[in-house]
Amino acid sequence: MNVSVVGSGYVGTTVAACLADLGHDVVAIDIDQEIVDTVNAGETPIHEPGLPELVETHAGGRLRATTEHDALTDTDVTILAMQTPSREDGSIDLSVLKAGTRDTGEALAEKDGYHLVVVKSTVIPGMIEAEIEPVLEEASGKTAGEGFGVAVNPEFQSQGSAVEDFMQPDKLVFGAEDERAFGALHELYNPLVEANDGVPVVETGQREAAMVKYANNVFLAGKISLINELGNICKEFDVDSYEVADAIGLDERISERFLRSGVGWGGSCFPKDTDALRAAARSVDYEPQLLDAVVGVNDNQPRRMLDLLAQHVDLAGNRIAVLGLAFKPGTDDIRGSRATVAIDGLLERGADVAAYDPVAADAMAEKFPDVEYVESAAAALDGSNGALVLTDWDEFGALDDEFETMADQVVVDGRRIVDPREGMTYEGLTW
Ligand SMILES: NC(=O)C1=CN([C@@H]2O[C@H](COP(=O)(O)OP(=O)(O)OC[C@H]3O[C@@H](n4cnc5c(N)ncnc54)[C@H](O)[C@@H]3O)[C@@H](O)[C@H]2O)C=CC1
Ligand SMILES: O=C(O)[C@H]1O[C@H](OP(=O)(O)OP(=O)(O)OC[C@H]2O[C@@H](n3ccc(=O)[nH]c3=O)[C@H](O)[C@@H]2O)[C@H](O)[C@@H](O)[C@@H]1O
Repeated sequence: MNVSVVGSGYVGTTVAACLADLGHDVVAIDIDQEIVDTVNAGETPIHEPGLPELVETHAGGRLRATTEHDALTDTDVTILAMQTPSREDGSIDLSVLKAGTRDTGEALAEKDGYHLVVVKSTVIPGMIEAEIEPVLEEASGKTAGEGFGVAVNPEFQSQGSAVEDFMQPDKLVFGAEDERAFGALHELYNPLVEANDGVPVVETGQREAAMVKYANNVFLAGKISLINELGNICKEFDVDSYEVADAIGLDERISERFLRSGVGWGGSCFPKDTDALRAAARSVDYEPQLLDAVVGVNDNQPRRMLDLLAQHVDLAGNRIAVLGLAFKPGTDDIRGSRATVAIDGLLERGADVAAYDPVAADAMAEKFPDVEYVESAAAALDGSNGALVLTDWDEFGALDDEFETMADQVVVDGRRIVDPREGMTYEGLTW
């Protein structure tokens, strides 16, 4: 199939490269010239394991990039993968997606024959009919369901394992209102379904598909907040919450995944999607009490880390090592990272921060230019009066003698990654 992907960010680039690898001819369309040049040079605009190999293999062949939306007229399917960020009140800001949808619609005006527009961006149920389809109709001069189809196809890939998640999905969710749209989606995903024998394909309505995406994310965020609350209580009772989690995870109804307690969840989507669903609920006069608590527990975890550290070290005027800036290992993304909250709190309390991350320091330097960024965990620890561990990069688990160079060996671990040792004052956040 000939496929266009509008928006070549974290999701769009991965989807475009994977679909090219599955045998489709793909054009990635982005307004950012630098991204387009990078992809066409066979390189990746983002840090994502496995992606460089795919882009290098297919760029110039089955994968190309352009800033021209007209390129989509040569394709059968257009996937919209633009950002849907939060507004101040938590609701989603559709302006970028709508502008890109207009560009898409204008190009569609020139297209002969049926075309499927697939919304992969995360949007609240109802917004497709109310805000996206009308823009496509107006810009293209065509009618949805006739001149073109619209489908919702949420993406469940995680950063750091996006390629693997796309190529070996737990499920595919197709939301559409007519058979032609379902047919085109089946054709698009056929190579993936063939490669993943038995992968469930859920066919449902547009609204349900949109809600599945939010439900999936808030359920996982809620699971982590629940284990964090249990973990906080465990800590007070001198109970190792990881032993408790290992045991309850054996119950298949609970499952062992997403039971790692600590400093909490960040990222580009858990915070945005929980906020968006809370705002959507309030817009229809429903008070989302449990979702509010899920966010409340998460907001508190970095504060609890600072309080624990402050029990052992005077933060004002002392050097504190911050190990890990990315919101999770395997990515350079700092959106919603717990480290941003922790650094904010440390600076507020007058600490001198020495921060280290293997790939995310440049991004954090844009946010906190006055913090000292160092080249290794060892350099961050050297002379420090305390350390906070905020991302579970494997290399932090391998640290050993490096702790001996600290002025005061006080480590508060928010990810259960450091091995406590003799001479170290070690505090686990939830154990
Ligand atoms: N980041 C993730 O792992 C996941 C994100 N999502 C959802 O997917 C959507 C995209 O997220 P990300 O990839 O993280 O966003 P992103 O911000 O990394 O990428 C969006 C891209 O769209 C481009 N763009 C903006 N306007 C455009 C236009 N008019 N024409 C062409 N390109 C345009 C931007 O330049 C940018 O490169 C969001 O709705 C997000 O909630 C869903 C699953 C996973
Ligand atoms: O919509 C999205 O963008 C994506 O959001 C998450 O993926 P992602 O945010 O990339 O990463 P996760 O592995 O889910 O981790 C999110 C946060 O939860 C934290 N986490 C995760 C698991 C756990 O047990 N404990 C825990 O604190 C991580 O450290 C991280 O800060 C979902 O897992 C994806 O399915 C979804 O597609």
